[in-house]
Amino acid sequence: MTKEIYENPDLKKERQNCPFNKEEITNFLDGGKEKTTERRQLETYILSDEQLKDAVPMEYLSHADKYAEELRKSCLLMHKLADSPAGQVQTLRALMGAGLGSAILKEGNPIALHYVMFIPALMGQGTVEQQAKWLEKAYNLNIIGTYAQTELGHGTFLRGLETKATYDPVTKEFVLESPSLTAYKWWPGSLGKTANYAVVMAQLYTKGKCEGIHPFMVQLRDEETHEPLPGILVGEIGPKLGMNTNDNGYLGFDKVRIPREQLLMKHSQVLEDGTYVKPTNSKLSYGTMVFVRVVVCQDVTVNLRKAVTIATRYSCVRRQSELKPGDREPQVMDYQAQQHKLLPPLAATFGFQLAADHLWNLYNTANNSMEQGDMELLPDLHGLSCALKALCSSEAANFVETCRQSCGGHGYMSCSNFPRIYGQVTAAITYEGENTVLWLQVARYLVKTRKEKSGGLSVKYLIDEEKGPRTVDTTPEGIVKLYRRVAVGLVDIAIAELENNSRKGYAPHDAWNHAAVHLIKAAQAHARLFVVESFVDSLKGSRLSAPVRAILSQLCELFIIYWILDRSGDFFLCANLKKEDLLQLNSKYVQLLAAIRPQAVNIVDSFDLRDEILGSPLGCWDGNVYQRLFDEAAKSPLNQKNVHESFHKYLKPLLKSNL
Ligand SMILES: CCCCCCCC/C=C\CCCCCCC/C=C/C(=O)SCCNC(=O)CCNC(=O)[C@H](O)C(C)(C)COP(=O)(O)OP(=O)(O)OC[C@H]1O[C@@H](n2cnc3c(N)ncnc32)[C@H](O)[C@@H]1OP(=O)(O)O
Ligand SMILES: Cc1cc2nc3c(=O)[nH]c(=O)nc-3n(C[C@H](O)[C@H](O)[C@H](O)COP(=O)(O)OP(=O)(O)OC[C@H]3O[C@@H](n4cnc5c(N)ncnc54)[C@H](O)[C@@H]3O)c2cc1C
Repeated sequence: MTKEIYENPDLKKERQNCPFNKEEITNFLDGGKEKTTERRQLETYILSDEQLKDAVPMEYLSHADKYAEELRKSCLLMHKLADSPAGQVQTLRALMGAGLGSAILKEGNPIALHYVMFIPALMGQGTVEQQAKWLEKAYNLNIIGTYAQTELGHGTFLRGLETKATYDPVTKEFVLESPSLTAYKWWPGSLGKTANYAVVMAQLYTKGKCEGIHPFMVQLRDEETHEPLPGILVGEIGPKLGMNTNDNGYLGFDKVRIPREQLLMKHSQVLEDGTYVKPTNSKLSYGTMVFVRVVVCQDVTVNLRKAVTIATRYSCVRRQSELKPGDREPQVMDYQAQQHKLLPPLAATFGFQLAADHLWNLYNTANNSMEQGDMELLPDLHGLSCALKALCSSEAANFVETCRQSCGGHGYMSCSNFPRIYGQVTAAITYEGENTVLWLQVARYLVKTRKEKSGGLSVKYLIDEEKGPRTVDTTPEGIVKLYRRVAVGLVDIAIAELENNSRKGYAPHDAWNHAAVHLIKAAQAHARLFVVESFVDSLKGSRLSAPVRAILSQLCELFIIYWILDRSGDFFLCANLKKEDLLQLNSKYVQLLAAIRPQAVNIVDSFDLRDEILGSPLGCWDGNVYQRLFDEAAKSPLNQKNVHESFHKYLKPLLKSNL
């Protein structure tokens, strides 16, 4: 006898008569049918393992127990990975990021940094010989590493890092020192308790001269006992807003000697006599950060997909208030206000992914040419990776919070999974380059391009400005032109501000600081243009069935109009937008909300996120929200007895005290 599967009647209705093939969207997002099959196989393989399930929700464990539990699962996962059904890189991505991995390692993977930064640093910064020495050990997990750059006193300003690595030509060693408290490394993930090696960024001194920051391979702990090696002062920094089992740590050096060969020497070298050999580009040692900025764009997008799926399903199950007097309470999704909260982030998940895919392609192309010694694409890669990392993380964090609010009180429960998702996405605003700082890097590139009439592909529009009539065309292609005009216009306003500041007598750095508001706005407009252009162009260039193309085109239109309405001032200022145009866009926007609304559940279903990955009673496929919330409450330790012992200790005496 087959067991009948419960499905909330409202969700069942939402799923009836879907006009498009959900599987086609799933394949489109996965990058092909085979990729979907591989992903599903991997998910089934991992999620069917009982040992990877939690006995109690993580929230109820102590800080130390959470770490131990996540480490247990992380190590088990690595054992399973050895004979996993999918390809290595795809598997690692799934396990380290916001997808499958988050279903198992809810508070953060203690060995994530090993794969996300340590191995990439070895690959990007190590010579062939150095890779031969350490990469295999790293891949086999004989050693576990992290990336130790940020210090207590400096994260952003890399030239201000204090950790010193002084070359001693007599012993052919570097001596690592932390000259002050603020020189302690502070923040690296996995550093607190897990890693026994690190790529450490330190100021390189040789022949009495500082040559700037360089990467060094340093052993931190004994490979057998895991005790810190002499001169290594290491520990964990304590609880954070989220990602609490990533064991972010601190690290100090008291005259630690390492062989010369442990300077990662792919780009610059120190010869035995202490002679320094410069890299072809001084920023090549920043390459590991560029890689992570690129992958973070994809990761925050997966997190946003999770949040939107939870909020959308819940909003179709939840009934509240009265729409028509006397009628049954409507699904909250039927309120236009709710659609305005949820459909833009839903659409954004597609825009961000398509833009992140473009960036990933640029990363690979640029990396290949840099391997051949050609640095031409580096400025564009740096500009675009900063722009997209900053835009995707900040927008996703705002959208995740909107999704949480859209679920009312239940969205505030830990078990809704919104706090964790938010904790992860908002961290990406800060790590790998604080967003404001990255916006200013982007602005620097835009201003330079505009003034010098030279720059890479992503900023070509600042050089070859479009001529022709400046009418407002509200087709998607016409809207892209509006975004372009805004980006050019805001760059020009920022340049005018810089020139104005110079005329006032400001020195260049002061002129820059006093133009920061305009510079940041220009950088954001540039990033938005890139996402909008990627969204429109990718749909044009892809082979999709008519029904899938129709729904994705509606989402695209909704999204690109949403951003205009959100920042209409910029469009009035720079794109010749008139009141009538705005009103027309407004009515188009609300029409699109109504047109997309009936397919909202089908679209989030096509993300194909398993319940374990969503991790929320509000977002489960079956929509059995209330029963699941009750089941979660039953897990609270406070519900294990009717009367808690603290009643007798504290409350009863108070009740009896006649205050
Ligand atoms: C193999 C398996 C793969 C598995 C994948 C798994 C996928 C899972 C995905 C996600 C999981 C999430 C896990 C989370 C992990 C979080 C880990 C976090 C780590 C960190 O945070 S590490 C520390 C990061 N720190 C920073 O980012 C510091 C920020 N600061 C800087 O980058 C720089 O100091 C600066 C850019 C702010 C400025 O530098 P500087 O003062 O030296 O330079 P300027 O004078 O301003 O500019 C000079 C010149 O250089 C150019 N420049 C600057 N940076 C770069 C660069 N990176 N590349 C190229 N060029 C650069 C700049 O444009 C200037 O050029 P011009 O002179 O104008 O020509
Ligand atoms: C969850 C998490 C994980 C991390 N993992 C790692 C890791 O694995 N390895 C590692 O090395 N580091 C790691 N970090 C550190 C991270 O990279 C830094 O925190 C980040 O680069 C920001 O630097 P900061 O903390 O020094 O901020 P600060 O630079 O001190 O920023 C403080 C404020 O000053 C502003 N500001 C700073 N400079 C400028 C400027 N030039 N112009 C205008 N405004 C400015 C910023 O915008 C911000 O508002 C992690 C951080 C977090 C939160």
